[in-house]
Amino acid sequence: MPSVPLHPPHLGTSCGEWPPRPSRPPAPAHGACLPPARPPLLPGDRSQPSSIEGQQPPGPAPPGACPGSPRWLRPPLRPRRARPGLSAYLELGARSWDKGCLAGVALPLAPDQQPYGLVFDAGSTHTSLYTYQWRANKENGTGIVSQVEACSVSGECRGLPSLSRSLLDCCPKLSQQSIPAEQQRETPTYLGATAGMRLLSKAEQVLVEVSKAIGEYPVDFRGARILTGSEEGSFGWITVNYLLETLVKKWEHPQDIEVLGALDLGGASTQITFQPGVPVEDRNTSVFFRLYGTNYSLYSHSYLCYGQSQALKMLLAALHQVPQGTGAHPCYPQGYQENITVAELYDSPCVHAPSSASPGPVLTVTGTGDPAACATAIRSLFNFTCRAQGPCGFNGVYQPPVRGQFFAFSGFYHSLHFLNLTGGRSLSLVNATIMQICNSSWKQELFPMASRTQLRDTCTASSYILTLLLKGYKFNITTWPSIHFIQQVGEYVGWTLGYMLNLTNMIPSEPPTAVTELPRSIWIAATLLLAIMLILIFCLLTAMCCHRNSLGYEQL
Ligand SMILES: Nc1ncnc2c1ncn2[C@@H]1O[C@H](COP(=O)(O)OP(=O)(O)OP(=O)(O)O)[C@@H](O)[C@H]1O
Repeated sequence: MPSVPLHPPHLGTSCGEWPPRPSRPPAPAHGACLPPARPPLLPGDRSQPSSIEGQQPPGPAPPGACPGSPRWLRPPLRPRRARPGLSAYLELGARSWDKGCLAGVALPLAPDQQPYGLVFDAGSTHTSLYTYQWRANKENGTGIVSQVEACSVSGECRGLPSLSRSLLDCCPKLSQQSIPAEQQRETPTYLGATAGMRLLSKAEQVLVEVSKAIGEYPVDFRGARILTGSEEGSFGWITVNYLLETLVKKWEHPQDIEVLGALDLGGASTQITFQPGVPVEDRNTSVFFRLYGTNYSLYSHSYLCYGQSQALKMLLAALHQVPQGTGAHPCYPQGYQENITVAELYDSPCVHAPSSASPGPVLTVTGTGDPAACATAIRSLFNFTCRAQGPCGFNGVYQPPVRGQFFAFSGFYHSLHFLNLTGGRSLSLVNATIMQICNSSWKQELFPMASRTQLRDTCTASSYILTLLLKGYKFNITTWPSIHFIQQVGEYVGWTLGYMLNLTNMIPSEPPTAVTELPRSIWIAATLLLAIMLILIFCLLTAMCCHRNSLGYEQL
């Protein structure tokens, strides 16, 4: 069995350690799903009600803040060259969209100013604030967008008002340097909430609160909304292809350039978005874009509850519900032991508590480090049977065969990076390494820098990722090398940049009109020629005038 040296534990980014996740507060186990429609939250918020994915499980989530300490993800980046555009047009599937929600807004531009934009990413496991900066009217009418700051607090989006406050208190300190004071008030600011909020029964109330909190800050706050799974996947896809400049290259060389697919593993949901080689047969999973004059027909689907944290929770609950369940966990390292309450076990809407479960008792979970049993337990979370209507991913959701290159980010990257498996490793090596780690016993001293939770979950998370990619999304040994596990392409890869580009009209549906600029030498030659012609005309006129005068004298 090949042995792979483990990477030093991944500690987030250069700016600090990924803090151990705070344990969730206990919660009741029943309740309603997020209402399928919601009114506009703010006068400026023209967002459309979010449609909820099919797997929306019932169950309330507990209210309550989960404050975390602000930290920088990384130092400011130097702006990098990229190619945004002028306006956006985006049509997601055959759903009826309020164009106002996606049609974008014009940015207040002054010729000498570089506008900024802020996007809050309210995720299920953390909340971040990204600051973007761009210049308009560069390079054939397109501009340049770059991420200048990112800061984050760990904590679930259910505690958003307090998280947003701490983010805004923290981030503007840096922003004071990067966003000039006179521009702050006109800096468009958006908040997008993802799967964690889709699962939250009190999501609307939280968004109203957070809108109030952000509204007190001197920024142009344009609203908070919950992204649908399809939007989350689509904006991630736009970010990837924007950063790689494939959208503009495709416009310039349609035949030679292939767009990339996007694989996103969040805490509460996972998204797959790609351009299939066949027409998408299911309207619910089809997405259309027209970007830079090119039509894109994509497949996109988001699986709610199949994000990393929620999947691990579902697994723990499934193991607890096995008849005569002893608390043995085959994916936890041998020798690991922890006590959890039943309330903790069932505090998520993704996990259905048996009617007999009372919240009080404490369970002892013991790691057995059994890779085969672990793989079997993880597979039991999925239904891999396809219905008659065609190829599928899992749980009966239609999915055409994967095609082309993919960027896999967020949880996909973090979990595999911890095992040093992100640099184009072969499937057999990935398999062998995961097998090895799943077979190991609890030795925290081997990974002194890693958190206890990180060590406990390494086998589960990596095995889950492998099952999701191979059995769920149907990659195989041939298509495995087309998955590139990345965190950044100059900028952080996630849905926020795509969201920002769309809402600020930065990607045109039609190609920007080329500005035909004459080379400097031609300008000089033309100016000289004109000057010579003017001098010649002047000389000619003077000569004619003198000639006439001399004729006049002769007549006299
Ligand atoms: N720097 C990091 N180091 C280790 N693990 C991380 C890091 N950042 C995120 N993760 C883990 O990766 C997974 C996805 O994280 P991400 O921040 O993308 O989710 P999210 O946006 O909160 O979730 P969702 O989009 O589903 O609401 C989570 O399980 C999280 O714990």
